[in-house]
Amino acid sequence: MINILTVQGINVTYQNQKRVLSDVSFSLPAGTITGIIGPNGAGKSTLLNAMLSMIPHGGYAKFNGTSLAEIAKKIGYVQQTSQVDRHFPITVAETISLGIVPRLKLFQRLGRNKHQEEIDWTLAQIEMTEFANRQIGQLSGGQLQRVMIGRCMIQHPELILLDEPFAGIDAHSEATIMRILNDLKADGKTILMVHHDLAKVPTYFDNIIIIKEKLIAAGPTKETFTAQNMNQAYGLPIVNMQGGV
Ligand SMILES: Nc1ncnc2c1ncn2[C@@H]1O[C@H](COP(=O)(O)OP(=O)(O)OP(=O)(O)O)[C@@H](O)[C@H]1O
Repeated sequence: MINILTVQGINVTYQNQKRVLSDVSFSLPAGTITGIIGPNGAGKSTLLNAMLSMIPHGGYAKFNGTSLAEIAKKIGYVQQTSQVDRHFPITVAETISLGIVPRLKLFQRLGRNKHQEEIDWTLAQIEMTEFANRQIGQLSGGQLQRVMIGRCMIQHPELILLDEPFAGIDAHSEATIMRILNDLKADGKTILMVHHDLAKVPTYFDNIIIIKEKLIAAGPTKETFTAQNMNQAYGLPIVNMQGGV
């Protein structure tokens, strides 16, 4: 398979502090789901932020040969829901509709019917049809995460980056989101997400990136999710890797 995402030599040092990421490089094929794993403070969120050029960094991330910053409209980024301003007065349907904006040219609009059709379809996909007019401040964590996935889907991104989408959500929301991500993968989209639950690694991911300030290992899950690599990252003797930890 041809690699479509290339991350080369990413370094990050926050102001006046020691280096948080050192020389992280990997590449990934299109149409796959990849998990970024590593202990707390390993630099997983920092890696996504550096790839998106949201923080000062060395090195680069390119998708199909172009830096991510230059093709921002083709990239869906689902940040941690803890970063979402729940007090902002906006409904579920309005939030999803914001995802259409990057697809449009200046002052362009989708026809009213087309716009509504896409929102209705997305609401159905995330199983939130009956919540369309609810304020986002009145949703559970899992519902809010599904809305954020909906806003990302409707953008039609080629590359999707998610920061801990399953943090603090219920099993039903997690299963719904995983179904959507697998559909997007089947459609050729490339998906990269920060993930914590090691037990799910063998079933969820085609590839994993293991980091702890530097790259410990990257590659297909079967070859990379090994006791030795996990021990290096987490400092624990973790057994029964492929069957769940
Ligand atoms: N804005 C910032 N300024 C200074 N240091 C930061 C900043 N953001 C993160 N850090 C530090 O950088 C390191 C990596 O943080 P990061 O959030 O990327 O780790 P993580 O692997 O995503 O952690 P977790 O699993 O706990 O979410 C940590 O030591 C953290 O304290």
